[in-house]
Amino acid sequence: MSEPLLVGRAAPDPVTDPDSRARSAPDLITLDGVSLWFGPDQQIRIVEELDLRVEPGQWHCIAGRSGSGKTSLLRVVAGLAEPSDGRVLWAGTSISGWSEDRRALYRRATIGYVDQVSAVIPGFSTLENVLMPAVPGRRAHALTDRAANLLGQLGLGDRTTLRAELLSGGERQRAALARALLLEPPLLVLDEPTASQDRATADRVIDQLAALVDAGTAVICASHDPHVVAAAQTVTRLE
Ligand SMILES: Nc1ncnc2c1ncn2[C@@H]1O[C@H](COP(=O)(O)OP(=O)(O)OP(=O)(O)O)[C@@H](O)[C@H]1O
Repeated sequence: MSEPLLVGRAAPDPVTDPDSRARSAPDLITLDGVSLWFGPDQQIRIVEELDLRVEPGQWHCIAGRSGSGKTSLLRVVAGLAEPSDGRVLWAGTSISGWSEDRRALYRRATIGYVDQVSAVIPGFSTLENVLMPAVPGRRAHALTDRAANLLGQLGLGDRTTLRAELLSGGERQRAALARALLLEPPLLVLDEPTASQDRATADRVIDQLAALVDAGTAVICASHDPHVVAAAQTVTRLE
């Protein structure tokens, strides 16, 4: 796990070509006065008028107690949920009004998302699970070496042929990270990336993420882990 993971790329231009790799926008993600409220009378108010900008080579951590809204905010960042108020911009363009298909296309080209569940597809090997973003028909064969390298760098080199449902929770989380990295996304959105790891493994994951950030990848993560919070350059603390 000592070698840096393969580097990310610049964000695509969402207007002209959702699948392009143009380095056209300074900020990968902008939150503009984002609020998140839940409940029938919006009485659960978890984020109020948050402004945030994340650019290539920046690691931003969302910290806060359990239930403070970290996961909900990451889902908004990734375009998987709508803010109650405010705007989310991807590469400078507001995504409100985008169709699910358009969001999915852009997300696929731009965002490596790892949620807290880190689900794997049972019946497929760990390597096949990591290759899933390359399916259907897209470079799965050509990306096999990269997938295997990523697994090796994340300490799973001896688990490539194991059925993924047999992985431990921490191994599954690292396999999900490898899967998110397969297509070299310019932005990683990671929900508690070290939560299921022992301290030494967590610190190695942090080192790998720091190397990616040094190479230009942006990271937005939610975390309770003080080592992750310390590694990030900027932090939002939810109350
Ligand atoms: N759709 C929803 N409707 C009502 N309440 C919700 C909804 N989604 C989330 N919540 C509530 O919003 C709060 C924030 O949840 P969230 O999962 O974002 O917190 P978190 O900071 O990620 O927590 P943890 O660290 O435990 O994972 C919680 O109290 C949760 O129950």
